[in-house]
Amino acid sequence: MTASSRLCVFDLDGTLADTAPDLVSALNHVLAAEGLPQADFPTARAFVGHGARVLIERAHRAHDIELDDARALELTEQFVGYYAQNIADGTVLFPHVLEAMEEMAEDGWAFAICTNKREGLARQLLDALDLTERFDAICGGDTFAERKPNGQHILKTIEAADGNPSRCVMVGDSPPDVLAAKDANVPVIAVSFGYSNEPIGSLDPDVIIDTFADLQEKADALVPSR
Ligand SMILES: O=C(O)COP(=O)(O)O
Ligand SMILES: [Mg+2]
Repeated sequence: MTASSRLCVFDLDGTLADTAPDLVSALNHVLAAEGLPQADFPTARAFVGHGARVLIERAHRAHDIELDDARALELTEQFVGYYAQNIADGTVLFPHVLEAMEEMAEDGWAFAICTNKREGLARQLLDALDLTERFDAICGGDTFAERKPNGQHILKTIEAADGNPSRCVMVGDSPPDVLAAKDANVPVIAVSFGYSNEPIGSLDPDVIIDTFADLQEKADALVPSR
């Protein structure tokens, strides 16, 4: 990054990458081992956004099962173990991600990842998608003491990327992304095609996009080049 660069901070699951097929497979692996029914895909997809443990807890709550701390940790490790082995089996980038990033990079945008996924898993996935080199920082839910919806997760990601918080935009799909961006006082673009468990417009993001083909225009309007 240079001093005049703009930084676009992306959420990962449900924003850059359609990871739900592999996340829900890993969840179903855990549920099957417990003798519980397989999760319904659209329902389970909406459990994504707060990290693996919350995904496991929400899937159990759907069966009226409240996990104690030790069991939640144990099942989360089972989930992560399976997911890490199958992390890019059914996962693809959302349409136009690469073109959008290439065009924005030509206009001086740099990129970072701020995800509630564990950093190690995020790096593993980005490696599998051959994207790692494009990001100046990759920060997960366990990288700092704070995670989304806390704005510090975004501000510390910006710092790790050597960015200037007044020259940044956040792009996300779910309430933690919009809430963290507002907390960090960073403008936020919400994608309409992600995994939010509530209509993303109800959180009042600055802009909603239906396709990454519209990202650069909206990002440029929020953070003009100079
Ligand atoms: O894995 C999750 O639950 C969250 O991941 P995200 O922050 O990239 O949406
Ligand atoms: Mg997400």
